[in-house]
Amino acid sequence: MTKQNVLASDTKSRVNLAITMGMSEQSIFTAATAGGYISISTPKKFPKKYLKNLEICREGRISAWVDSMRACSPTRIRTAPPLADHDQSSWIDHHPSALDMFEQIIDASKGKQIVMFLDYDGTLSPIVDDPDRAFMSDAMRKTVRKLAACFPTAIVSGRCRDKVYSFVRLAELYYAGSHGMDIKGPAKGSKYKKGSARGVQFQAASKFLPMIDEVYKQLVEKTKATPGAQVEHNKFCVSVHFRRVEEKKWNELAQQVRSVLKGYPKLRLTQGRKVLEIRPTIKWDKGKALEFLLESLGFANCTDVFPVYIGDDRTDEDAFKMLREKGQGFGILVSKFPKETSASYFLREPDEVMDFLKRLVQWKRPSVRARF
Ligand SMILES: O=P(O)(O)OC[C@H]1O[C@H](O[C@H]2O[C@H](CO)[C@@H](O)[C@H](O)[C@H]2O)[C@H](O)[C@@H](O)[C@@H]1O
Repeated sequence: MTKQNVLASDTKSRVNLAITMGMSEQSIFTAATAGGYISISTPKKFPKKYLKNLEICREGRISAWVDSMRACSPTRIRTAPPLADHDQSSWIDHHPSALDMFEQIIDASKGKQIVMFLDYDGTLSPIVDDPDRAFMSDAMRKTVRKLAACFPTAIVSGRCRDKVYSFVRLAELYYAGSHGMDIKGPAKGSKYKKGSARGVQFQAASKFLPMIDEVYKQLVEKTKATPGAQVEHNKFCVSVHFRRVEEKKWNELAQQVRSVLKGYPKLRLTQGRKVLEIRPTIKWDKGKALEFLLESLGFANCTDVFPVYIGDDRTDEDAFKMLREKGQGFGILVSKFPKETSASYFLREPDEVMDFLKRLVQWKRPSVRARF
């Protein structure tokens, strides 16, 4: 074994490294808390190419794909040994609960325009087995409606924009679907929008549409032999779900996905919660979408804006990182477990997200309190 130091600010490298090695998310956390640099043991033969980014290496061994799929699996996290108390408290010291820190958060935002960015699955709706039934509760919808009356609010999702809209059903919001590659603002414009009155609309990967259609069809065909596999067309990207696939079949599924991807060097593979995500290689992600939306709202180069991004997924890390780089606002990770993250705070689950959003509304409009 050799020791390898990885710069702590390079989240993607660290997570990818750990995942490719099949480390649990808890081990990632433990490794990441060792000061400005992390120091982890890596096998001598560990290929350097895996250090590059968060993606699953398309040419990598199938066993590395499966390790990566396991590492992001909640089952694995549940069976991992509990964190030592000092590790847990050290993580919470660095990422306190956004509910516990509410007053401090409000103080930091004073005099600035709060802009809200919300991921959908796992943030506004609980994770469920069937992606077509990930409904948002009426209470959450009511809360988000009130939130949007107080602050500009956007939903940023890996799902196709129409699908996420069909779950949220609030016309007054901004929506960024397909991991931010498909952005649209409210039909009637927004009372918050400074500058141009034109509606916001942007598609970063239009030319990939025919390719994505093709790949979707091939993936449906290839994976139909694997019970439980589900392919979801997210317009500019495709999700291959393995939540309902038996673990002993993950290898087979990985082979099927790889055989399709082989013919498409312009597509890359990332992963979320029990899902493989196929998307264009363009430099666009949820972080870029956040930046685009801030600009569209007239907040480019503004010092008086305070963006808050809430998300649970690895793809949300791009947005957390963007906020850190901009030195504006902050990210909130939704997770029950300590995880390596660029977010500043955490909330455990969608119910806590709803409590946090309600408190924001009540702070902005004290008269709303009685009506929640
Ligand atoms: O960016 P998000 O809004 O969080 O979307 C990411 C993916 O979310 C959905 O999949 C996840 O939620 C499903 C429903 O709870 C769950 O069954 C699945 O295992 C999760 O990965 C969505 O179906 C994907 O297309 C999104 O990419």
